[in-house]
Amino acid sequence: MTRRESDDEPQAAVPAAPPGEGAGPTAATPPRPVRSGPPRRRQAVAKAAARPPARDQAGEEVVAPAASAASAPAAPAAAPVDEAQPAALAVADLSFAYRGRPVLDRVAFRVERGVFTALLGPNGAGKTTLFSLVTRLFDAPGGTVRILGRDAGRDGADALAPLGVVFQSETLDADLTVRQNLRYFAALHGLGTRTADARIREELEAIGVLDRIDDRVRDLNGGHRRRVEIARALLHRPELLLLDEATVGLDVPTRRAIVARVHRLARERHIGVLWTTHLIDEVEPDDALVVLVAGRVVATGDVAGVVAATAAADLSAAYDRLTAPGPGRDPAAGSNAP
Ligand SMILES: Nc1ncnc2c1ncn2[C@@H]1O[C@H](COP(=O)(O)OP(=O)(O)OP(=O)(O)O)[C@@H](O)[C@H]1O
Repeated sequence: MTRRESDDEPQAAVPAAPPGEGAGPTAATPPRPVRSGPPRRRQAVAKAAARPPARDQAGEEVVAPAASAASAPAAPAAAPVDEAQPAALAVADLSFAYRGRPVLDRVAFRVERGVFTALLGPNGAGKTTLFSLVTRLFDAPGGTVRILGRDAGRDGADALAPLGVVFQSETLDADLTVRQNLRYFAALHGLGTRTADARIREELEAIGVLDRIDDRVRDLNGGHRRRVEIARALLHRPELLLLDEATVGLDVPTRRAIVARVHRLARERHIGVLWTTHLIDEVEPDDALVVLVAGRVVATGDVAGVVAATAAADLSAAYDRLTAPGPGRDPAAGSNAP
């Protein structure tokens, strides 16, 4: 389906991505991941995320056994998952290597619509690489990325059309004004001038930077530039929003405001959000989690479920357990292979 929202201009294709440097799937066997959540979400997550690996999993157990039912905290009320609908994002069996050095090993998870999913992982876990594969900056040599049911590898621009992206590094043109930057992006997505201008005002106002619309980007502070990037990512009304460490370098109040805004976006617009971070305090109790460590998904599910499954007191302790150094953490090493 061609997603044309223009009132008076032709749709432009989403810019083509340069090829990546994948070198094929990794050989190491991953530790058995934690998957948890209230039954409906667990089923939905497990269905796609637990696609069987190519061979038996005989890897080490990476977390303590799940807490008993009596001691486990009550699961938060999760948004019901409509299993008849495709996930906003479904990643399956995704592996990647840089010049022969594996950094992602059969990664699998889902992002549901209306749900803020935090992709948590320490430095070097592979979050940005995963992000680059999902956005097709790199070619995925193995595995699949489905956006609203469409295969990103096979369906190209059509699959990527419902995607809004905020990259870790800034991508605004500093010499242009906020309005010019956003108009340019709107044109790339085929939005007509009137529609574009109305949405630009709407999104800038919603995120609190409308008063800077005619300022050059180089005159904005880091927090305002991030807000403009988020506004820009929303102009074409994406159904899946990806943000890679979107709050890096921002002060705490600005960080909190942006995190709160993106949580509201997921709920109010019913879009899937994938938010990569290594900051636990950006996670809210109703969020879904994907924990990535050394290129492997070691836990998926809702916050309470992951905490319970690691027998930890809270998410911070659960994250410490899941990311604690241990054998087999480097997918290049293959040290936990059977
Ligand atoms: N272009 C590259 N060439 C070779 N190795 C790379 C390249 N980019 C990343 N890596 C390596 O791949 C691994 C994963 O890096 P990546 O940036 O994806 O992790 P990350 O979780 O996003 O880390 P951070 O939180 O520090 O941004 C790291 O070991 C990194 O050194």
